[in-house]
Amino acid sequence: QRSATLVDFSASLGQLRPCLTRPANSSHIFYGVMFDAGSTGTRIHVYTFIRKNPEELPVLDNEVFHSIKPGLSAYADMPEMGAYTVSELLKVAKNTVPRLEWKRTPLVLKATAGLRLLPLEKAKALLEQVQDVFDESPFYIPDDSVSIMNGTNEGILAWVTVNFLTGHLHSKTRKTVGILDLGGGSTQITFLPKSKKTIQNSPAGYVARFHLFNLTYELYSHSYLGNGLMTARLAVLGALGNEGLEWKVFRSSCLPKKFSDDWSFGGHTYKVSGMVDGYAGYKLCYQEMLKVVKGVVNQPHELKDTGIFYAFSYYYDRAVDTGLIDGTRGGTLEVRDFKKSAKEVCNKMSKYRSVSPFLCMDMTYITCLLKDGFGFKENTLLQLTKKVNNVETSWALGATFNHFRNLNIH
Ligand SMILES: Nc1ccn([C@@H]2O[C@H](COP(=O)(O)OP(=O)(O)O)[C@@H](O)[C@H]2O)c(=O)n1
Repeated sequence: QRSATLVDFSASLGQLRPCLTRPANSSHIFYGVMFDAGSTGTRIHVYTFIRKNPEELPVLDNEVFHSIKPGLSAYADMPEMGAYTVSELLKVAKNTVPRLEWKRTPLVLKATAGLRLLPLEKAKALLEQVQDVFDESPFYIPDDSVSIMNGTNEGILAWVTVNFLTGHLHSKTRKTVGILDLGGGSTQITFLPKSKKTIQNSPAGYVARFHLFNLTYELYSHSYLGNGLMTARLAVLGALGNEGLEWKVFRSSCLPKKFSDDWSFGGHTYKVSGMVDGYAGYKLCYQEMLKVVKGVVNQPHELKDTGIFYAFSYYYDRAVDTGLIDGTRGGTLEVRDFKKSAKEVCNKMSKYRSVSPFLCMDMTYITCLLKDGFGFKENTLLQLTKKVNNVETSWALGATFNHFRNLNIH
């Protein structure tokens, strides 16, 4: 049975367009606040919208963005401290939204892979503490304002954000772009298939139906929990599920041979090291990575002719770290550029060690995920993007739309 995730944006996004100019007259301005509680950090997005007149739908004017590290899951055993980090970020909202608007400005937090991976009671305790912070704040707290988002919606809402910001949702052509999001704990792929075969051959739950302007889009969308960049590090080191084995050293040929250190993720610390008496390098590392990806990641029937994919989050960060793209402007790459760069970094580990001892591991994982995971061709174009019109490419904007109109996700 295929899932029918239904996101009904009927008519509501029509005139929500990115807009860079301030209104000249006394147009009505209103705000939305979305927290992204990710596995590696917590972020706040404060969006300013303008409604020109009551009949018209609003335009997006501006975003204020702030982030802190580590994420909520690092506070699994001290939930009040986790909630404190949220209350610190809340100051950004108070400084951005005028006091008179506080009580009608919705405050929402959605947690992703970090909390999905925690034992349920620990995740619940964190969310309850955050709920208390929200309840004590002067903002408008909708029902279900603090929650763990499901992975499919994470992918769909990032797709909505990117296609909205790039103007694809407004054009009649139905041309859209796919998205690739690589977080710390999970990774998402979402695109609009051209061929019916892709839909028919998709595993159960990989197709999401979604309405927009009375049109139905059937998206291919999946979130792989445990295949984020940080959890992939754990998996390749054999440390996934071995949390708390403090005496054990986890080794991989993806790390510099003489490297040895403590590494923390999700509230646990691991001893990690290279193969002191063994070998390191791209080929061996890639072989290790195949075990993390093969049989786990589905290859959609069609990825050959789907047009361009927008890639962000860790895809972007690592492309910057290796000099593939400029840190502020981003750029267009081919899948093979990641492979070339991974080879260079892995075969000259000492040269890149100062950037990060994990750079070979990360670049090889990205290459392996794209090629042997999703099955992209070497010449598929990836648009590496952090911001479009000064707005973050993330699911957060798509998720904020939900709170202004009757955009129900079932
Ligand atoms: N608005 C955002 C959100 C995340 N990110 C990046 O996304 C990566 C990690 O995502 P995450 O911690 O939310 O991971 P998940 O919990 O989604 O797996 C980091 O590289 C962040 O810097 C970003 O660049 N901009």
